[in-house]
Amino acid sequence: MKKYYIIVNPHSSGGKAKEKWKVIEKKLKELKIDFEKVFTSRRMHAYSLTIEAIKDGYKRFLIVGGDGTVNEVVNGFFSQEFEKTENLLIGLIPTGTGNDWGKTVGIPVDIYEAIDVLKHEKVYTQDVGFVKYYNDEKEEKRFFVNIAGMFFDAEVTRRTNNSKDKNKSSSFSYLLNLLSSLFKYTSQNAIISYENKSLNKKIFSMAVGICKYSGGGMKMVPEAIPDDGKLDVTIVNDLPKWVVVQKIKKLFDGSFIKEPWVDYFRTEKLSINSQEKIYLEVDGESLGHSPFEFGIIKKALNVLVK
Ligand SMILES: Nc1ncnc2c1ncn2[C@@H]1O[C@H](COP(=O)(O)OP(=O)(O)OP(=O)(O)O)[C@@H](O)[C@H]1O
Repeated sequence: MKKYYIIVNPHSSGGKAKEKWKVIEKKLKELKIDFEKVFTSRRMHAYSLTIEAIKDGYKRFLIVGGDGTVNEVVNGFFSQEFEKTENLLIGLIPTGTGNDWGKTVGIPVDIYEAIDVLKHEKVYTQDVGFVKYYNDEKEEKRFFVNIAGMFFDAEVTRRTNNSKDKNKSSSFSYLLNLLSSLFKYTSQNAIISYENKSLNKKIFSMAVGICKYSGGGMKMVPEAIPDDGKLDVTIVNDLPKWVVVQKIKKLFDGSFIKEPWVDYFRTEKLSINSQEKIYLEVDGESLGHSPFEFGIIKKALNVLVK
């Protein structure tokens, strides 16, 4: 068996990853890194490949792709019973569009620097979030390493993913879709319950984070600490749309959470109920709808970092 099991998503970054892989493969061979490689050919393929590889005895996974591929592999880790997750390891050579997860935990965006990480094998162990949600009438569960977004954020992500599927995307896609859908979107009512508290609010957007960044570099959950055992929650309450445009810079540096229309708190568990369906994205992947139940597994994922 080889040392690393590498999963390459050739579709990441609108298909640009295919060319990037050639460069990465050359460099890995130069460094005499021992690996087996497989390309994904469809959505959730990385998930089933991961489970099969763990069954075969692999413990070290390297992803060449974006946050969506990382999410599928992590869901493979936590959905199998062949190996304890504490013995598994994940690394990333980012070839995605947003590459938001690695910004918090310390994975270089530059592919050469990301390959250098393999030389030192420094490991950081972070928390893993999970959310129970619905797909039509069926309850489903998804683990996440970065951020889960709902309300306006899920709508912008859905539009961004549609343009990704047509290979029309860039790191600015989220921002462009945010601006173009802003005036069409209406805030929704929901009941948020956590730690014996209950908030009944009209919400514009919401994020539940293990890490800080989403949307291609926006600090949506600016105070998140990935190994503190807590979910950080940002709620943007209903507000005039022109305020969003006016404060857009504050989304990038995270200072928007100090505004009076934002609630920010930490919790281990959270549930969201609503009359209307509220949509969900997790690590940039568009999923189902409310009701939602969030939880966390403390210090559960070993990550190769710089
Ligand atoms: N061969 C393939 N063809 C089409 N889609 C694929 C293929 N392999 C994987 N996918 C899907 O591509 C989607 C996007 O992948 P990924 O998140 O890795 O890249 P990205 O969207 O460019 O990056 P980021 O999430 O960091 O912005 C995932 O939903 C994944 O399941």
